Amino acid sequence: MQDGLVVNDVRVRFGTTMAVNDVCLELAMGQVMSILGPSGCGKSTLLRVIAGLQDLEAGTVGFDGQDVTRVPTHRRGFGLMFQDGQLFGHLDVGGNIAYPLRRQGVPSRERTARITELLELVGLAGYEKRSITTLSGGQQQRVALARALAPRPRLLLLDEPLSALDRDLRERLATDLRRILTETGTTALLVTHDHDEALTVADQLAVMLAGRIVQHGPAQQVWRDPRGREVARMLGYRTEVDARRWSSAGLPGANADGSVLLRDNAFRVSDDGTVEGVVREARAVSGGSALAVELPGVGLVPAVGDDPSSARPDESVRLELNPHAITTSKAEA
Ligand SMILES: Nc1ncnc2c1ncn2[C@@H]1O[C@H](COP(=O)(O)OP(=O)(O)OP(=O)(O)O)[C@@H](O)[C@H]1O
Repeated sequence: MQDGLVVNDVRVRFGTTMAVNDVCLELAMGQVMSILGPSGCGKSTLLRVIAGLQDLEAGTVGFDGQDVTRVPTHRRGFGLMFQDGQLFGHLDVGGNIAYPLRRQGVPSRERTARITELLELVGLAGYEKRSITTLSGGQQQRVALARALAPRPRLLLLDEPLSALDRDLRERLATDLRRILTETGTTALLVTHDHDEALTVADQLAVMLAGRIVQHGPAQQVWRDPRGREVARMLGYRTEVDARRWSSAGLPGANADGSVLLRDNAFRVSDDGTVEGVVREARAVSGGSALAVELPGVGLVPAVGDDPSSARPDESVRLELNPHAITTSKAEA
């Protein structure tokens, strides 16, 4: 068995629901993997199996060459962090981070030094004496991360750790989380339904649908080349266009049949654009405008404009295609 995490043919059933269906996964030491999937696909259940919090019907979980399937949670040496940090409200920040260290019998002076180091790492230097109740949601998640990292877990399991935060904060924390995991060389598995978060944080990406891992590999590879329509949708290709219509409008990149799948930035408004269409919807967004444009013979496609007033409904615009923001999917048999 290899060094890192090895999940082999794991199956979990709740009544007639097959929550986890013959899942196999491998994660090498020091790597970070995101499991990306929609609500109810079984990703939390899989994480709970790996943590030892969920009984399984079949399969094994191995770590560092050892079969840990029957090893109790507290003996696995894994760390856990959830959406709502589950901090102890009666302890201050330092007390929360000290908690797992006390349980490990780490002497007081070492504990203090480790808390200082961890608070620096998560961007909360000097917060030792702050009451948990006075912290913002983002700060609480930073403390939860520090607490999860305190005992130097062999594997860190993160279940939607940023989901409860608003978008800006989520983006910032995802970047910080990536840096922190890399700096500490932590092997980690993150479960999320947010493709941006999955990509920001991880080296490896596994896409889970209806209890199964349907595609996995280096994150950038899965991102560039999603297999099938459902995976593509999960990765943010939200618009589907018939491939023949696409090609007959002179647009490149489609196979003879099937569909072309587009991200929201598949087209950009540009005077030099090669196709022309009519704006049907326009919305100001932080980086400019988000449009729905009707292309003759193709249908509605998403586009972005450089500034919030780049186009208004019923105006004609020229669009330039971003070939990196499209993919294709074969016709269903
Ligand atoms: N304890 C349980 N008893 C019965 N059914 C359960 C239990 N836990 C999960 N399920 C079911 O198993 C399936 C997978 O649930 P799970 O929580 O793992 O999904 P998820 O992908 O993590 O979803 P979410 O992102 O909404 O948390 C769902 O259909 C869910 O209703």
